Amino acid sequence: MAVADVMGRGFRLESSLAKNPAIEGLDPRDRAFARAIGATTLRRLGQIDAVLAPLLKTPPPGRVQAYLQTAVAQMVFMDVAPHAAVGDTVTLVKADEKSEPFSGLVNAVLRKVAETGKADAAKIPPIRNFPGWLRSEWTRLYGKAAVRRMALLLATSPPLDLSVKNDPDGWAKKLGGTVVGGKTVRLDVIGNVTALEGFKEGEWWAQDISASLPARVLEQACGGFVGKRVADLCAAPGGKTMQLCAMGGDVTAFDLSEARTERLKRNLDRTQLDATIVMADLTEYTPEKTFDAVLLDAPCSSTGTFRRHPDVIHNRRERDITPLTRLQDTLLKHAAKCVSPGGTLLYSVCSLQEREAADRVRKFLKAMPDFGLVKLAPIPGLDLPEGRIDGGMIRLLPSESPDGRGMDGFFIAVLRRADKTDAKET
Ligand SMILES: C[S@@+](CC[C@H](N)C(=O)[O-])C[C@H]1O[C@@H](n2cnc3c(N)ncnc32)[C@H](O)[C@@H]1O
Repeated sequence: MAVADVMGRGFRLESSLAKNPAIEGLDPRDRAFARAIGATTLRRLGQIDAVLAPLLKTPPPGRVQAYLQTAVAQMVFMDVAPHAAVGDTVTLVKADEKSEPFSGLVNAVLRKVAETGKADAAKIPPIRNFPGWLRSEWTRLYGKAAVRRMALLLATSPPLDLSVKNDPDGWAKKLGGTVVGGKTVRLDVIGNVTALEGFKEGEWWAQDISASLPARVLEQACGGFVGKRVADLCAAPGGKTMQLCAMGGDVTAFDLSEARTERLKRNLDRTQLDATIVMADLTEYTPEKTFDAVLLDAPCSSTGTFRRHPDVIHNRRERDITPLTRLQDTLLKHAAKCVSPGGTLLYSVCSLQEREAADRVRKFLKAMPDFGLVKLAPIPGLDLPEGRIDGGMIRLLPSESPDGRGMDGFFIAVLRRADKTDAKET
């Protein structure tokens, strides 16, 4: 029960599907259908629960609730014939020892949903699919209209974005996509991404347009990377490392996780790009030599990635944010030690929570007087609404992508360390 694992145990949808032997044993078409049911359930959870609530006197155990939720997702949002969804779900519940006593309830509730579920769900605004704490925090920060637009993006599967080593226009043509934001190739891909032309040859890697911007912004702020020492802190699985290498930097990539560092190595091998890899805990370790440019893509709540990972909004809790901000502060402090005098430090997070974003940078600047924000120029090919680039900080909202089809929520700040001459002058 992958959805129950996401809701009850904080698992990622992909990993709980991958660990589920019943799903692994399916043929590729059925496996894709199971994945679609899980994702649709998480994309529509607020509406689904609102349909179920009046039909349940007391909330059933989590597993039973998950059976009900996935059945409603199929009937209401995936156009599965009600008799098939009800029949299959009741069979699954009866075969599950822990849930079997609830099979009569499940049958009765789903028969009612079959009658009125679609009409009931249509009355519930999609904004309710965001958990309440995110809805209110984002409304306060970005306004209701933006959150409504984000809710529409949550409801649909996102396009696939690729970063290419060279020639975005040529690859867009070859793969049947479009170029967005000047450099990213955007595709409507359903199915096996690794089978696409250019994957094996390492000509491109999957990377949301927003996730590709920190490396682009840092390159612009540094006037290029050629001949420069560049550190990618918190680098794995290496989307940004590959960009920094392709841009010509002498790159060292750091990460704590062995498994993720292995993925980073495989990605660099496939794309035939070269970086020095260091596995280290950056809350403790400081490299001996400093760098001209340092990119810290810090661990965060990832709430900005809800289009691609609808599980994040359900398995993150408001109480998770404060411990993350402590880790971000510590990593920023250590990152600062890696920056050469006159060098540049970029901080980014794929979070929509301001506490993980501008608040961290303001706190850092108070404690580190030799760093200041770099005034940022517009990003070529990306027309952001006014105010989104604010001095040295950029806020990217999912609802403000160049083609209206969404992008990850991201935050970027660029800071420069004073060099020795600056210190003498002041
Ligand atoms: C947001 S992800 C990085 C994504 C990566 N920059 C990319 O573009 O592919 C954060 C990374 O930070 C790493 N990490 C978390 N805590 C760390 C620490 N204390 N020291 C080093 N790396 C850490 C995680 O293993 C994870 O790979």
